[in-house]
Amino acid sequence: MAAIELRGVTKQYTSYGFFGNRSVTAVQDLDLTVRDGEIFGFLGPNGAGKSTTIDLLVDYAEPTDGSVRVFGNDVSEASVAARERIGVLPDGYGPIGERTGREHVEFAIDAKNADDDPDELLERVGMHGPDEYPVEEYSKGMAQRLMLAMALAGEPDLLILDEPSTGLDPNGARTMRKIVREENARGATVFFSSHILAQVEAVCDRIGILDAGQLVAVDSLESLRSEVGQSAEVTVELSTVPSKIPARVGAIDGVADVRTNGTTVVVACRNDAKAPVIAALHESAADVTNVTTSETSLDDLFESYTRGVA
Ligand SMILES: Nc1ncnc2c1ncn2[C@@H]1O[C@H](COP(=O)(O)OP(=O)(O)OP(=O)(O)O)[C@@H](O)[C@H]1O
Repeated sequence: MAAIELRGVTKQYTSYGFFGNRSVTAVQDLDLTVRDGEIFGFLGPNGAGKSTTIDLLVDYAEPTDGSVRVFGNDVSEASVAARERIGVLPDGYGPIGERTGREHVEFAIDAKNADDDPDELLERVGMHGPDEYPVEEYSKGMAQRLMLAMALAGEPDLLILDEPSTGLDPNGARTMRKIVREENARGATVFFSSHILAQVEAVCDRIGILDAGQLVAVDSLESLRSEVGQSAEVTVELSTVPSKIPARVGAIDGVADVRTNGTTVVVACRNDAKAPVIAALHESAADVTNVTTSETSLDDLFESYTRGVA
């Protein structure tokens, strides 16, 4: 059984204001399967819809359309027992108030009907010591470590981490990655969202790339790496860009993306498509003034799939 199954999921937010209503489609027609036992990295630029997807997974938000299932259960109808199988580190919510870190962890353990030792959880995230003073005095990184300890309560079968590295120093980020691996080795599925590729590549089995609410790639890291190995970028400067050029170059076998910027045409393609691309541009009505080619890095690949802030 899949750990996570999204089918045709759309989420639209509508805000009603004095000057009119505004509607945003945060996620559109999303189909996504996360297998039981994998570490899945969920990537995308700011505003791509990652947190919205997580809100849908944990039933903080309701889909406008489509179905959201976790371990086969529709999340809106999931029983308390099914919800207890999920541990969540949300983005943008921290612990608040005068209670101590230890009390927060105890609360999380009780809420899960679990019998973890709070000190062990605090020790795992490197928070033993500061756990005895009020969380309102915590730094951002300390609060993030505490939220991680709370997410681990009850040995969840699914761990959902939204931007888990936020506020963490390098030691904290390393601890977080170690915990992700340990939890996965214990049998947990991990759904890990981030906009930083380097953070997920160290731990994830597969990654999905979300852009403007749509899934634009899902693959194992190895496949993406081999794609990177085979892919290239051709940058051609022309005296002018004839209107038919993007479509003509885009139709060449092996071309993944064609972008124009002024009189520059940038083509992402397989290595073996470089020569036909350059030939097609030479055959155009414009003069070619410069040609450069380069291999595409993993970051470039991410960039070619995404378009910046949605
Ligand atoms: N509660 C809300 N009401 C209205 N619009 C919202 C709400 N939550 C998110 N959005 C909009 O939905 C879109 C997706 O936002 P979301 O927070 O899911 O993106 P994200 O990928 O998590 O971004 P980031 O990496 O910046 O955290 C954005 O356009 C955002 O403005």
